[in-house]
Amino acid sequence: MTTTSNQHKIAILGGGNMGVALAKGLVKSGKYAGNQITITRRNIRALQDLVVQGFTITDNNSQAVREADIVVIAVLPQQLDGLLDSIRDEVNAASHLLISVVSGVSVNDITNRLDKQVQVVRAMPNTAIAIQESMTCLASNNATKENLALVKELFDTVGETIEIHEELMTSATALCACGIAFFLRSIRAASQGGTEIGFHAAEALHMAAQTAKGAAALLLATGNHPEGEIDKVTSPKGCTIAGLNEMEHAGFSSAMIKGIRLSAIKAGDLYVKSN
Ligand SMILES: NC(=O)C1=CN([C@@H]2O[C@H](COP(=O)(O)OP(=O)(O)OC[C@H]3O[C@@H](n4cnc5c(N)ncnc54)[C@H](OP(=O)(O)O)[C@@H]3O)[C@@H](O)[C@H]2O)C=CC1
Ligand SMILES: O=C(O)[C@@H]1CCC=N1
Repeated sequence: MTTTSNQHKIAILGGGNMGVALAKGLVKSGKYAGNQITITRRNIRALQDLVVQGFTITDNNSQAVREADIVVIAVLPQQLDGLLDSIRDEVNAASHLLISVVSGVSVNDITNRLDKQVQVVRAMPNTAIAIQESMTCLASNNATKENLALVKELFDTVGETIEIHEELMTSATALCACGIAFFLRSIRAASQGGTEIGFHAAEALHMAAQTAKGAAALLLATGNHPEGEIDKVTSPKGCTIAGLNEMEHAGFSSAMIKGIRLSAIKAGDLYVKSN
């Protein structure tokens, strides 16, 4: 495939949280139209709202694969083998490009299950894909440079992309895909603190979220190290260092590090091959 990605027909197999967020993000980017994208799931009633946005919805994976050239696999790891078994006859190694967002499943796992040397690119986005702010990690051991570039172009429309070695995909899952939940929980915790010191819940949440956005934007815009930016906030004998040290005594950094390590281990164990 050498043409640009927005000329392709895309089938997203598994219209759950990630599949739908991807579909919406692609259309929101303005580079894809709803009518280029088919979304499947077994309970298609849950996708009914998407029809008005121009998406095709169906529970027929085989037909969706037949009519697409880019096939995104977005089911849970424990649902993968059943799905692959059901589309095996439709997958054409010469004409299809597979993109898998399934955590803990390697390119080889997919080609072995399909028993076809189809090109597979693994993509690990996060849910900010719905607003074009994903950090998406990409890896493949069998896709051509052109097809990797095609997938990069597709995910570049919905955030930032980085190409990594496939063995780091489980780490990327923990840091970026699970990571968004870790940062969301810290914002929630900050807002709870904010309410305890005088703000209504909604305003505390808004203030905490904008503060977190500012912190991330500072690092991305300047390239500065977080500790350098923290040093600018912590006045001697001041209230910031008092709060920060209290958090560290309670294990703040350690909790984040341990959580990310456990997530990465778990991400590597999510897929158990079925017979
Ligand atoms: N959520 C996230 O933030 C991220 C998730 N991922 C990965 O993306 C994948 C999907 O996760 P997520 O969206 O959260 O999970 P969901 O459970 O929300 O979505 C999975 C979807 O797959 C559908 N499905 C299951 N079996 C089939 C089938 N045979 N044919 C068609 N559709 C099917 C389910 O619907 P139904 O039961 O109606 O068929 C469901 O809607 C996972 O592998 C996860 O590891 C990766 C990065 C981030
Ligand atoms: O929690 C999970 O297993 C999935 C993978 C990454 C984000 N959600």
